[in-house]
Order: sequence, then structure tokens, then C-alpha cells
Amino acid sequence: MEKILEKVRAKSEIPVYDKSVENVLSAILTSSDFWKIVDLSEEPLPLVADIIRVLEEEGLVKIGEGIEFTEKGNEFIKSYGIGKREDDVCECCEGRGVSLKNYEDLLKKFKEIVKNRPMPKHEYDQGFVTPECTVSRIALMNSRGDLFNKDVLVLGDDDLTSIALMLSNLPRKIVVVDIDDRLINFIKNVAEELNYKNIEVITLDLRKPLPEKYSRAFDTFITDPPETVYAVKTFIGRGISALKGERRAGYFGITRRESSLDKWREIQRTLINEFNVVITDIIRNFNHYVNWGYEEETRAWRLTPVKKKPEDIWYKSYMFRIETLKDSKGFEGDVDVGDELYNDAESSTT
Ligand SMILES: NCCCCN(CCCN)CCCN
Repeated sequence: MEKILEKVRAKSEIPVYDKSVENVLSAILTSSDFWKIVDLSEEPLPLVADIIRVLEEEGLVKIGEGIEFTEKGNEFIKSYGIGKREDDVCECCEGRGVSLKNYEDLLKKFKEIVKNRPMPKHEYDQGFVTPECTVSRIALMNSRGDLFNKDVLVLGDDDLTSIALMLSNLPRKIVVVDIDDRLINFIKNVAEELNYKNIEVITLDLRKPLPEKYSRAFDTFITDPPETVYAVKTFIGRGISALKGERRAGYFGITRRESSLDKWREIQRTLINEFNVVITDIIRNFNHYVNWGYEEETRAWRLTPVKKKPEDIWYKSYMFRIETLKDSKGFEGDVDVGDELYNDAESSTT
């Protein structure tokens, strides 16, 4: 194992541990599909690709239609006592822990309205979640008392969460900001069709501070940012600076696909030490992303050992919920970065 770790460290700047290799080996025992292996391993995609390359160099796996163990590989697995990865997720709630029983009608309407939604744009790292997931977000936020008669801010909305919020009729007011005019226009049109009045939809680049009128103006925000340190500041920091005061809530997705646990620790340090908030929930694989179509243009495509597009949903993120307390504060500065907002050593789908 030590030799494998050394060879991986020579290739990758992402921290690699025994457990990283063990996660990948267990995933290969379960599936030969690269995307599924990334999903099950819960290691950053670029690291999984590097580990598989080293396993191939060591003669432990062969790469053809898929990724399979060689005889030598099977011996290695047995000698290290590695078991297959079994991920038994609840069929009813897909692991989210919320029931959609009282949201069936909302879900049906949502699916109908978003039929001709704008398709994901590579330029903005877009990739939307399934309708079941978007509506589950409403059920989750409502269960915490964060929606009824509340002022809700949606920071970036390719998931069209704002449309599900309108259909729920729960918020007092909704403000949606996005950089992509296609989404802004789509959401505006739906608000007109629904004759929904209490919504403001504006085009904004979150690298700039929010307009003054949105400072300390909301009870709840939701966002699903890229996962560079800059993006955490601009999306989540801005969201927190927009909250009215103490005991307000924020929701956002953080992946294992593009963030190592070392980066998770950095993100959590920023939340606790810099923003001074408390993390109340982290729900594993709450967000499931529909394959976004521009795979071949991404670093992930260059890295995958098997040039085959993903069939099933493999990209998921954990849902974080935070609350503000005394002395919580957000981020209101300028972020003058270019594509570092979207790209770092661990990102691969931007
Ligand atoms: N590049 C394709 C996947 C993007 C996912 N990211 C944006 C999702 C917007 N709905 C970030 C996902 C988790 N933060």
C-alpha cells in the first residue's frame, strides 16, 4: 500500500490517505463504471483517476470497457481484507430524510413548468438537480420553520428552487439573483404565468457585494455554489450577510466529488471561525444532479480512464444547514478573481 500512496502523491496535489485507496478499491469491487466508482468512493474525481492509474501501473487493475481487478489485484484485495462498498440508501426518500407525501401536487406542477427550462451552461458551472430534489428542499426548509411567511433569498438558481418556492405559496417574499439572463427571464415569465407578485428576480454577479437593500433583509437563503474557497466566500458569505440577524438559516450543497475532506475542514473552519455560525444539519447526498451535457468539455472527461459518458446520476452533494447566532457575520467585500471562482486542484466538472 505504501508504494501505491507514494506513486499517487507523485501525481496528485490532493491529499491521499490509506483510506482514500481503500475507498477506491471497495468501489471497484462493486462497480467497473468509473463514474459509479467516483460516486461510491466519495473521493475527489481527480484523485480517483490518479489512484486508478497507479493501480493499473502496478498491474492490479486492467482498464478496458470498465475498470476490473486482475488476478494479482484480487490477491491484493484479499491480503488487505478489503470488502465491497455497499451503499443501502432508503428507496422511499432517496436518503434525504424528507417525505414528499404532502408535496405530490407541487412536484407534478413543478415538473410541468420546467419542461423547457434553460439547459446547463458550462460557463457558469451549471448543473441542476432532479425535480424530486428541488421539491425536497422545500419540504426540508419548511420542516425547520424557515419558509412560512419568511423572506427568502435564492443565490444562483439553475435548480429553479424559486419556482418550487412560488408554487408552495409559503414565503412572504422571494428574491432570486443569478448571473445568467436566460434563467432570470425564465423565472420572470413563470412568475407572470402564476400571477405571483411577491418575487424580485435580478441579474447579479456575486463577485460584487449584494445591493445595499438586500443587506440584513432575509430570514433564509439557499445557494448551491462551486466549491473553491472563493466561491464559499462569495455565495455563502453573501448569503449570511443578507440575513436579518440571529437564528436565521442558510442552506447550501457541498460535494465529495470536487472537495476533499481537507477542503471540507477548511470550509467548516470558515463557517465556524470566520462566519461564526453553527452547522445544524449535514445530509449526505441530498442533492442529485442530472448529467449536465457538457461532460466532454470538462477536466473530468480528460481524467476518466474510460471515455464513456455517465448513464446514471453519479454527481451528488451533501446539504448543509447553518443558523446565525450572536456575532455571526457574512462576507461583504469584493472578490476580484476570474475563473479561480470555479476552478481549483480538486474541481473537475467546471
Ligand atoms: N459542473 C456541473 C456540476 C455543478 C454542481 N455545482 C453547481 C450546482 C448548481 N445547481 C456545485 C454543486 C455543489 N455545490
